[in-house]
Amino acid sequence: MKLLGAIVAGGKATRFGSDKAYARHKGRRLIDHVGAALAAQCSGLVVCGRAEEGFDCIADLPEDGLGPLGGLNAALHFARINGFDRVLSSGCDTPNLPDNLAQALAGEGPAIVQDQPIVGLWPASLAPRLDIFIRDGGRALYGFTESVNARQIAIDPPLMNVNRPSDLES
Ligand SMILES: Nc1nc2c(ncn2[C@@H]2O[C@H](COP(=O)(O)OP(=O)(O)OP(=O)(O)O)[C@@H](O)[C@H]2O)c(=O)[nH]1
Repeated sequence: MKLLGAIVAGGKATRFGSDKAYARHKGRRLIDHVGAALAAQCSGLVVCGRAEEGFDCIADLPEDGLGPLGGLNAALHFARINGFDRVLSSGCDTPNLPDNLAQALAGEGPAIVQDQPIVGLWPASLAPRLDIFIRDGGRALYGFTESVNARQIAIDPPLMNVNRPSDLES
C-alpha cells in the first residue's frame, strides 16, 4: 500500500490568534511534529492549504476558503494522480500523533480518530465522492465522514489538539 501523508493547514486560526503551524511545542514547530510523525509512516508528504516553508505544498480544491475539507480534497486528488492508494491526514495542530497511526486506522474503507475527524486514513478513490459532497454544499467533516461510513477509532492517549495558546501549556 502506497501511503501519502497530508498535513491540512489553512483557515483563520481565530481562537489561536496566529498561524498555529509555527507555534512551538517541546522546542519544535507544531507542523514539524506532525510532519515527522506522518513522514515516518508514509512514502510521500504534502501540506494542503497554505504554503509552509520546508514542505511540498498543494492548494485547496476546488478553491481556498472551504475549510479543512478543501485541504483533504486536494490530498485525495494528489494521491490519485501520483499513484498513492491511501491518504493519512492530520491537521497541523495535533503534535502528538502516534507512530502507529496508520496501523491503528487500517481496515476496510475510511477511518478517523474519534473526536478528531481531520485525522484519518482515506482511500484515494474517495476523491470523486468528496468532489460531489463539496459541490452540493457540504463543508462539515463529520457530514462527509458519515456519508462514507468512516469508522471512528479511539486513540489512547488521546490526541492533543491545539486551538488556543493555553492548549500549549498543558
Ligand atoms: N487546507 C485548509 N486547512 C484548513 C482550513 N481551515 C482549517 N484548516 C486546518 O484544519 C485544521 C483544523 O482547523 P480548525 O481548528 O477547525 O480551524 P482553524 O481555522 O485552524 O481555527 P479557528 O478559526 O480557531 O476555528 C487545522 O490544521 C487548520 O490549519 C482551510 O480552509 N483549508
